[in-house]
Amino acid sequence: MAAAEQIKTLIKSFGEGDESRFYATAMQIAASEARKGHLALAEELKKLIDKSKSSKAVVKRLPVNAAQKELNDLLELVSPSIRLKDMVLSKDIQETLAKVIHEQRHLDKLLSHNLQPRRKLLLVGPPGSGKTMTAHALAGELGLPLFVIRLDGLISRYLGESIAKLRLIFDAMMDFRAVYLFDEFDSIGSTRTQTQDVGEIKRVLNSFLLQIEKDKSNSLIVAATNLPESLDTALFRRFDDIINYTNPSEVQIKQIFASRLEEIGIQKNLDLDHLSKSSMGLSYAEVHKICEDTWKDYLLYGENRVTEEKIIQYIMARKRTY
Ligand SMILES: Nc1ncnc2c1ncn2[C@@H]1O[C@H](COP(=O)(O)OP(=O)(O)OP(=O)(O)O)[C@@H](O)[C@H]1O
Repeated sequence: MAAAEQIKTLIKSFGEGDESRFYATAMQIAASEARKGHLALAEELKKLIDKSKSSKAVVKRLPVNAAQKELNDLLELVSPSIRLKDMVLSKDIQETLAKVIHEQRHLDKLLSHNLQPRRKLLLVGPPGSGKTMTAHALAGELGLPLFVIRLDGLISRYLGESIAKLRLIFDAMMDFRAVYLFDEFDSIGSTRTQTQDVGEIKRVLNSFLLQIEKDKSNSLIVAATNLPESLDTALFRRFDDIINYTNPSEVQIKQIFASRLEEIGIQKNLDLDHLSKSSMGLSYAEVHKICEDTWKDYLLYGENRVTEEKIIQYIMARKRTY
């Protein structure tokens, strides 16, 4: 049996997220069991430690130090399964994203010629137009994890400390290549903020400008905003590409209806032109919700319930919520 002191150290290091101390203590326990002649138990412990280390390495290869726990509070880790083909995008956006992906896939070649691949993107557009989904798809295409940073949360939770927290995030970008999505970017980028924390927000913005300029990592930095008109103009030139998203066109809405209804398994002949025309002005997210409502009807009440009138009702209900 391991000494009580060792068990205490194990529990403490686990609680503090100090992995290296946790594993070192576990190895000491295995060694002392071996010295007592409990060779099978020692071997079993060593195997468990190796297995745990390697599975952690695959899931999360963040730097193992005291800052890791702090980082975990700031960054939400997502393992994206979305690809660009899952998105309905204009030709321009498709081409821009394809270029980013191509340059990222040839990172070494570009860097060896002192050329910086595109990796700092500002995504601008109304709610539900695919900004977040794009960050997921980029990560999915490049086989990278995605970290989501909610800047409004960062400022309100860490008032007075947000600059230090932001620096921690930029340090993580150096140590750990991933896609870092700064969601609700306008919460720091805005020149016309109404909150009382104006001073703090201005300092965070200046710190962001400095950090993004200095950043020499191989990570992708994606910032998303609904409010481009309120962004500080100094921000725009810090990005390699500014991508403008809009609500879907009639043709794009039709594409979503066609692919979603086919996926769901609805065979009926519905007038997709009529449905798409009626949905003009809705966002991608809202069109998806209409497809979901239709899917629920299909699952719960059968195909007879899936009618054009019903779908138009859903469309009108979404339009009334403006
Ligand atoms: N271009 C697109 N192609 C297909 N589906 C889309 C597209 N854009 C959005 N969607 C659908 O809408 C949902 C919401 O989109 P997303 O979260 O990317 O919007 P957003 O622009 O980030 O919105 P917000 O500004 O509110 O964060 C997605 O999960 C997806 O189902």
